[in-house]
Amino acid sequence: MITLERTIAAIRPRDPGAVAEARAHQDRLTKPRGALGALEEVAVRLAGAAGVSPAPVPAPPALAIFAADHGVHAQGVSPWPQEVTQQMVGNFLAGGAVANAFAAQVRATVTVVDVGVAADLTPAPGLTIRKVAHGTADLSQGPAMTVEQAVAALEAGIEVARELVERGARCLITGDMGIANTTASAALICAFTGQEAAGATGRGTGVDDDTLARKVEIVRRALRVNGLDGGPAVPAAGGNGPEGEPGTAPALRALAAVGGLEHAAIAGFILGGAALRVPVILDGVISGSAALAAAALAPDVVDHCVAGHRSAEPGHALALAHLGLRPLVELELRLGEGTGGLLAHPLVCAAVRVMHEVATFDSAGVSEKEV
Ligand SMILES: O=C(O)c1ccc[n+]([C@@H]2O[C@H](COP(=O)([O-])O)[C@@H](O)[C@H]2O)c1
Ligand SMILES: Cc1cc2nc[nH]c2cc1C
Repeated sequence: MITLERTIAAIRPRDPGAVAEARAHQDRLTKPRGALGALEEVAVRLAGAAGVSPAPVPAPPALAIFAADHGVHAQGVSPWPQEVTQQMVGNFLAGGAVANAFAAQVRATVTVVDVGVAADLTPAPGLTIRKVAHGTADLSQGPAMTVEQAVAALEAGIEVARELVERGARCLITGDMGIANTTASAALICAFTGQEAAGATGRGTGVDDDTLARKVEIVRRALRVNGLDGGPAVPAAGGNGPEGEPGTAPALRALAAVGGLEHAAIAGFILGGAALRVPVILDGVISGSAALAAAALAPDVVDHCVAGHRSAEPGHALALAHLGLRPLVELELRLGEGTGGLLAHPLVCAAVRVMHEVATFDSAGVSEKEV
């Protein structure tokens, strides 16, 4: 818990001076004002997060794929067998997954983290074993995790972020692998935004209409059973609650009740990057739902995040809207693994590189617009 508390305490909001300087600099560059659209906001956002304008170019990037299993799989919410989680970990380590191809394209390192795979994995290069449990309990019957397990997974994510930054990473990209984790993601999105299950639950890896209807019912039951159907879980206001409980307690309870171990670890990874002022590119719906938990623990963490893409899973749009994040890429991806985050990395770098390399009207002797 000390690691989590210290990490939350270290997270700073965006620096308004750096934001103002970045905006003013954008407007002096040799292009019509606003011509780089959403990329201008990315450059400004990263300057605010770094506390300096221009922000450092966010490279080299490091992808962490957090893998875990889910007790709710027993409810038939995924068409895939649970062992695919473990088998895909093997595929990542062998370099054979889509995430490996996309990582090679952007020269990102790939670290796979076992925070909760049901099977015991053999140590291998590229695999970090931080197993908190052999999967979660079934969230539709009661809490998926204890708060202690959620904190252990959060702290595993924080430590992975620190290790990757110590090894030279200047941009962190979130990734996940966990059969049935879109059910937990939908439940987290409902818990943290107050949205209804039907709007937040999607087809995941491709369930049919009957299974989708059952999945919505499972998400509803999870929220009811865990006492999370009464509006959004209150974000931490800082300080202690009425009975002396820490301000983070409701968020931790919600995360533990309906999250997965990879969601908790990704939330920690995001917090860890933000505490070190290293930007974090978020992937799909699993990362988006984990970011909601991170933001409920430390609201300023959002200033350090970029939404890499918007996945086809309907809850993802709800999560991003709640976080106030605009996705850079929309390609109807629904794979996870960090693939959407990896695709966005060159866009984020390009947005920042403009600030370092493009001439100003003054320096290039280009005339400005006539009034
Ligand atoms: O990233 C996304 O938005 C996304 C959307 C749908 C599915 N996935 C991936 O598919 C797996 C979970 O799907 P499911 O149907 O088993 O819940 C898990 O390994 C995720 O990485 C990921
Ligand atoms: C094959 C497969 C690959 C994945 N990658 C992320 N989630 C996945 C789910 C499946 C089923």
